[in-house]
Amino acid sequence: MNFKDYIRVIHDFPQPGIRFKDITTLLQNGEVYRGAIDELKKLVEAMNIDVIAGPEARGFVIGAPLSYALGVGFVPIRKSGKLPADAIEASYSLEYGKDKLAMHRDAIKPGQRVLIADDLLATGGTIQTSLNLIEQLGGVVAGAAFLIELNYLNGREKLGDMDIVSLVQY
Ligand SMILES: O=P(O)(O)OC[C@H]1O[C@H](OP(=O)(O)OP(=O)(O)O)[C@H](O)[C@@H]1O
Ligand SMILES: Nc1ncnc2[nH]cnc12
Repeated sequence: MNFKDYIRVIHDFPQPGIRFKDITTLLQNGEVYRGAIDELKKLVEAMNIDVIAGPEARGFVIGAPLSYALGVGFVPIRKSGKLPADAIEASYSLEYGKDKLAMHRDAIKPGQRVLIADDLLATGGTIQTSLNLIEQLGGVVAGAAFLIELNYLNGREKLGDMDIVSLVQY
């Protein structure tokens, strides 16, 4: 399946100069969406993970079905101010702005092997911050899985020797 054919590129959104990779056109096709999750499942199966963590909002769309397919739990990494119980937070910057991410303090048990799942790796800021939060909670990041990787932003380099898989590269 050529997943790239189902991703729409929108120029100058949300800011001039950004080529936005819109996955809504892939998600609306049930066969292709399922195909992408099945493919990611194959790529991460050997990582021996206990739980998947996905950053809001598009990380939920990839992380939750992947959790279901693997039969492991799902932990939401949310934007600041959304989680109801005791949480930790960290600030970060991304290709087109700045934000704050948060996780419940009891979301990860010490020693658990965590896979971070998201739709897209750009500068790596979101994943680096997710890693930081997961490690503060005592988790071990086993790897990261994406639909899309933007090679021209070198996010992979920022993430050191993390085991990273992606289905489509630009
Ligand atoms: O590698 P980075 O430079 O950090 O960029 C990648 C992140 O940017 C997008 O999320 P965004 O923060 O736009 O939020 P959304 O999922 O709510 O649209 C995307 O879904 C990734 O999470
Ligand atoms: N170019 C891009 N397209 C879609 N999502 C993004 N998140 C960060 N950069 C992005």
